[in-house]
Amino acid sequence: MDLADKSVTGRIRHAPVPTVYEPTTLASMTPPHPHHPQASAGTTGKGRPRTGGRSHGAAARSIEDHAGAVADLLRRGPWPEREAQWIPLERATGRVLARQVVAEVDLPPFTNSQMDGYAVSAAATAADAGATVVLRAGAPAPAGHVPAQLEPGQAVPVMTGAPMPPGADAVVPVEECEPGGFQPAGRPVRIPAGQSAGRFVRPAGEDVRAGASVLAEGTELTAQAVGVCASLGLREVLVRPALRVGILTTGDEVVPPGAARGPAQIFDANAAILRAALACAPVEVVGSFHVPDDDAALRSLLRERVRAGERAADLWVTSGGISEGAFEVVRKVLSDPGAAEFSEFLHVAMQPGGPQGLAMVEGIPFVCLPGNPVSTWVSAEMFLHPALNTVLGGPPPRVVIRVPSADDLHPLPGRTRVVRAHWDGSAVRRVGGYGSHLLAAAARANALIILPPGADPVPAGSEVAVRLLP
Ligand SMILES: Nc1nc2c(c(=O)[nH]1)N[C@H]1C(S)=C(S)[C@@H](COP(=O)(O)OP(=O)(O)OC[C@H]3O[C@@H](n4cnc5c(N)ncnc54)[C@H](O)[C@@H]3O)O[C@H]1N2
Ligand code: MOO
Repeated sequence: MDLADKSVTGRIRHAPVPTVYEPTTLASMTPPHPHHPQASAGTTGKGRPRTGGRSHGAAARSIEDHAGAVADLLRRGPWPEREAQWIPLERATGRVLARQVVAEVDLPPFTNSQMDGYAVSAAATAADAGATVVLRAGAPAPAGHVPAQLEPGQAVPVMTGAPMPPGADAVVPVEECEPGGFQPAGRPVRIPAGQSAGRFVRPAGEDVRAGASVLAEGTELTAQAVGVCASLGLREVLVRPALRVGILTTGDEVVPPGAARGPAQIFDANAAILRAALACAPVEVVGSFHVPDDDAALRSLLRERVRAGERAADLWVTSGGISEGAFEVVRKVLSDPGAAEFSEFLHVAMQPGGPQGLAMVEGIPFVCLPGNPVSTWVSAEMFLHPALNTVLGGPPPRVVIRVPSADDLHPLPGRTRVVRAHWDGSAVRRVGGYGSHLLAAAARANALIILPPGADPVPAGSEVAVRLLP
């Protein structure tokens, strides 16, 4: 690839994206090679990391501590200051209530039948002798209609969900009566004797009493929760603001899926991974961007987008460019106190996902994940997911179970291994190898085995902690 090709790489853009790289800017950047470490230092006019650079030799941070640090960073960003918003119920799934929901009506709103059957007065079915009593069918009471009064000696055909006829206090399923099937009005119906009052009757207010708090503030709006809001007649709910997220991928080698790909290039997996990983949370992805390994390009993106007013993100999630290479664009730029008021690039005692970074740029948090696709995904799962749960109130925490592993497992000294696995309800099996590039194998996983540090293999049959994925 020559320099002209490289300038094309520099214009990779993922939609939606503003114009970040002007060809003229690129042309002026290309000589000297922008990836040469010296050229890079020359471009910035500053040397290697000053603030928050890699803490070489420092002990690796624990997974829990780093998840906590991500949550703390989020809390210090603009999101907690954003106002709650009213949104239509049909767009509320996955959002989190900013205010409790108080019922204005009873649920059920009226006493109704739980079965298709005959509404009767239980007292009228008392019998001195015999197993049945004979009543006369009344006019049917369908759902959605106000029924007539139950007359003495009557059994009123009542449908599931129909209001109970006044005077009736029990429902006898039609299949328990004779003859089978509903009888025309006036015809005799044989009903099993001794019905108890309340049988198959759903009293008004049994589920919810008008005036009661039905859903607490902070409740994630699941299918059931939006269902109960709808049952209460609500068309809108007041929810916590969605977290506005900017996604940033990096690397000269990365091109968008389907774009022309050079012989040393790969398609971008991480933008898709991050977008999907965030989809379970009350998050709005406000832009997905890509920069090559070019400090000036990232600086220019930060200048244009971090304070982009209405379009600004509350959080940036980046992938790649943070480890020990010569062209680590994210680490180099964000380690500059002129670009970021806070940054730290460190190792977490976890594999995959060891290299990690955090930064604050003009008050906006940056969570910097490692570039290997499995590392990006596992990092999002282990750090972003819990932080979103802690700070935003959703998505719900993952379930962790302890079950025997079907395979031998190979821990690492000093680092927790996050092993891609498949849980079928009775056994957990490892899928694919341990490498952080093995994304196709990871796609078969529905669980992660959290394997603590260790020196010796863990034999099959040993109990392991398994984090279940949705
Ligand atoms: N000397 C050292 N080298 C490396 C270390 C280390 O500790 N010392 N750590 C390794 C580990 S572990 C990881 S993970 C990676 C993390 O590196 P970066 O975050 O700087 O990521 P890159 O170098 O930019 O990329 C790593 C890898 O991932 C591919 N990649 C990057 N972006 C994408 C994307 N959007 N879609 C698909 N694939 C992507 C990239 O081509 C590289 O293969 O560092 C190790 N090295
Ligand atoms: O820690 Mo890296 O994330 O193994 O690939």
